[in-house]
Amino acid sequence: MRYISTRGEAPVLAFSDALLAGLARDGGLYVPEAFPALSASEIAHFAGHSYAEVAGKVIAPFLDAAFAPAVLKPMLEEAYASFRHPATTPLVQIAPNRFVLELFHGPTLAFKDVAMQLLGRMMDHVLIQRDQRATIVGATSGDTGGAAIEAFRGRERTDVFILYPAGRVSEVQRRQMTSVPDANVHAIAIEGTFDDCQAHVKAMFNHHAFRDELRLAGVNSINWARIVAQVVYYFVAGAALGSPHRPVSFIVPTGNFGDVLAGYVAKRMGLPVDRLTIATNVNDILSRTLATGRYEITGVMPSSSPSMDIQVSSNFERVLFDALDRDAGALRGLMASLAQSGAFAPPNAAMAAIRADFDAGRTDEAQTAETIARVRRETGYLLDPHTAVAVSVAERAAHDPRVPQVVLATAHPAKFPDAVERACGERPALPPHLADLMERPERTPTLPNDITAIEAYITAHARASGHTA
Ligand SMILES: Cc1ncc(COP(=O)(O)O)c(C=O)c1O
Ligand SMILES: N[C@@H](CCOP(=O)(O)O)C(=O)O
Repeated sequence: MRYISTRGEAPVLAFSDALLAGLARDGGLYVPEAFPALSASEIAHFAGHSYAEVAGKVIAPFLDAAFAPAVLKPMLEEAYASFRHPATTPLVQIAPNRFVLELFHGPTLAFKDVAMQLLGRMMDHVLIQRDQRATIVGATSGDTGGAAIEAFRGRERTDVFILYPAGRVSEVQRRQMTSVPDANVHAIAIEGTFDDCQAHVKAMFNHHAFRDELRLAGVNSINWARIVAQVVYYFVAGAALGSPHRPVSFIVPTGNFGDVLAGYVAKRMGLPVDRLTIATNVNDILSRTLATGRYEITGVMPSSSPSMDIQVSSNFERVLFDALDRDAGALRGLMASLAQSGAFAPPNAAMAAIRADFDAGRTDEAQTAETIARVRRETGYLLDPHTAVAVSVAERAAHDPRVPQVVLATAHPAKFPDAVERACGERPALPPHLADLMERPERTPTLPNDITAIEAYITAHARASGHTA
């Protein structure tokens, strides 16, 4: 499989190169030249197999020779052995034909672990093969950072620098990043929003001298490997509920569009997905885009689901590219409009293509809290605020009652104890491996919202560990 940039002006790469590249050199995102297809009998065969086994089948067509089966299999087994549930991503029924897909049984209690535990191992493997090192830069609204730090801590060939918006992540999320003592990981508070952090990460990739000197690599969902790893759980859930013989709908709490994009890829690969619903909080750029046909950035509002407090939804570019029939020139035009005026309006045909695959809904703060309290009262199930946003959208979505609705549960409620307690009066406890998190010492510099200061900090610290080219 080869990978092309959505902007059409970067080198075509093999998987291992795309894995290490992060953002394409033309500012675009790498996508596979074509989507591999899985047959109905292959999908039927997934039911009853372990998560790692299904992952092997789903991921293999995207890889290159660096990941022969003898390499991939133990990597997957190790990655998913770090999960605390034997099913890795279990389904729990919360209403007739409505399920939550629990993606939070990994080390940092968020769905990011599913991909990051694999990505850490994959990158290490390629860097060892090539005898190279890399400097990973990432932006987080709370969960990617902790998962990346956990997956890469202590790895000899990588330094990791995570930018997070100061004061806009939960205390548990912050401490998961700042209390890790390993010298190769750095959590940096930025006086800005997640969108600012993500813009700085992209600016570093677009600053080619800096990028090359530090051998930058990315672990955000700009990295295609993140998306591929997330495709797996759509197949696992679909097969458990009767696919390929039965269609399934997914409702996905959405911010940077990586998770719901993975569902779209699963559908393109042959999973019978009925509806894919984007669920946003009050930062509703995606639900507005679906409703109005205009993608328009407004200010970010802090919410009780902070990991979704995002306006610039990176991966929307990948779906847009397909909706534009992969016309990179047209995509560059829309992105130039976004950079100049903070908005763009895709052509009608592209919007029709997007609406054929996706629905969208928005949940406000009061609805989020009401959903947490009501679902707890009526079913005993405790939702985290991000999952509650999606459950509320699922409850209001027009859908065929014969088709199972699967809501992706993206975080454990204990990551957001204040919001959960405000909603239902109950304070969820952290699992035993994090029981002393609040007592662990923290280390985190605060930097101004300024790319020069950020690059200077990273250069100084990456050089200190000898990571420059
Ligand atoms: C808990 C949680 N839910 C949902 C999301 C949104 O996922 P995505 O950015 O892939 O759309 C995030 C952040 O990515 C998150 O951390
Ligand atoms: N919600 C994310 C934001 C970054 O998303 P990513 O999927 O591109 O890494 C977070 O928790 O950091």
